[in-house]
Amino acid sequence: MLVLNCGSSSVKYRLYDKDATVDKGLLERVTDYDAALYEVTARLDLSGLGAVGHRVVHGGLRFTEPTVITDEVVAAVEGLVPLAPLHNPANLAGIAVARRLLPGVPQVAVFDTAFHRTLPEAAATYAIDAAVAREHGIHRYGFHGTSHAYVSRRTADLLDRPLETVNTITLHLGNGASACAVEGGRSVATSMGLTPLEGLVMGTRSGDLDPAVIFHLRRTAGLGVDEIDDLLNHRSGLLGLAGVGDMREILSRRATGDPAATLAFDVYCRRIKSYVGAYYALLGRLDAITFTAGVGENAAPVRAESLAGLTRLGIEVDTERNDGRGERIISPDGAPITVCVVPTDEELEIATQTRSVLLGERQEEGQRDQHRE
Ligand SMILES: Nc1ncnc2c1ncn2[C@@H]1O[C@H](COP(=O)(O)OP(=O)(O)O)[C@@H](O)[C@H]1O
Ligand SMILES: CC(=O)OP(=O)(O)O
Ligand SMILES: [Mg+2]
Repeated sequence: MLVLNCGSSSVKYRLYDKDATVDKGLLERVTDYDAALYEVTARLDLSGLGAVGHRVVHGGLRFTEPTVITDEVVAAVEGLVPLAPLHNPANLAGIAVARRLLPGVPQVAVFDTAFHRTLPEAAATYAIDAAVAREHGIHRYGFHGTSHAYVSRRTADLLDRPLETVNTITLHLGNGASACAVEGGRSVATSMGLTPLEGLVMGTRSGDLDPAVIFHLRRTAGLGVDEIDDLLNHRSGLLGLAGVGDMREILSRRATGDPAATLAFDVYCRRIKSYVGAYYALLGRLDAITFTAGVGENAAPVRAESLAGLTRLGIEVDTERNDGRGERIISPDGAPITVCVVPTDEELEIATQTRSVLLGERQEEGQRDQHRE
């Protein structure tokens, strides 16, 4: 099985032989997705390929399960481009090239939004005119679902408890970043919304702000809507605050006392802390907090600062464990809430979901054949 994760600026791929990874790679700063994907497929030995699994970021209200790709599915994903303009076009490029190069190989779309189909209505609803919201699909969809699903499952394993009994806050801190409250394996709150712009501070995205900022920039600064979109998606977050979107650079500049990098770090961590508090309250009982993705897995100062001063809430980070590496618990023994680091594996989760859809299809076909006989 080939898994393609075509992101907003990169292509990640993974080739599996059953559960074993036989090849993988990453192309960064991709602008021409067709060329990048031809390069990827030329590198790989794809003889005997049984399936291709694709990450698709926005599945709207329709796609709540991984889905076998047809022309009609492609058209529906194209219809969702306005809701994920940075992501769905890249995902579609991957699908188009793979279908062209690998005709006859079943292809499956695994949606970032699908894991959040369990959001309670009150979590998914924005407090605006209900008729307007309905007409225009204004709804909290949530993203990074394959990551939150994978990481919350691994967290239950680390706690050595059944997933159904564990309440976790998962913090996916990559280029894009989102928080999720997972109750017994089900997403019940998440910080990204209609699009992947809401919520936490990100590399280049602002996350939460007063919506009136947009009116103000339009009316007072005279910016066009597309310019504001570009400002908030591409020139904000860490980049907007400190001139660089990469947390590694923020950390090294902060260590030398750089004021802009220090402020960017503080804004970033404070936002995480306020989501942790909010989701703790929503869950009522919290068992674990788990950090994942590039920043969450690697930036010890971000983990320490985001959870600093919460001992009275049962949340504590052990300095030595925090400085370690790999999948692990970083809270002290006996702490009421277990704090974990779990490297995410979106490609493995996509492979697992792709396989389960295709097995389900084959079983259904088998049953239909039996019926006919
Ligand atoms: N060693 C590190 N220390 C701090 N931050 C890191 C480190 N390694 C990676 N990062 C951060 O992780 C980000 C990328 O995260 P990743 O999950 O790979 O992103 P995405 O998949 O969304 O492109 C980088 O922009 C960088 O800020
Ligand atoms: C949905 C999203 O923000 O994805 P990424 O982090 O890959 O940009
Ligand atoms: Mg990512």
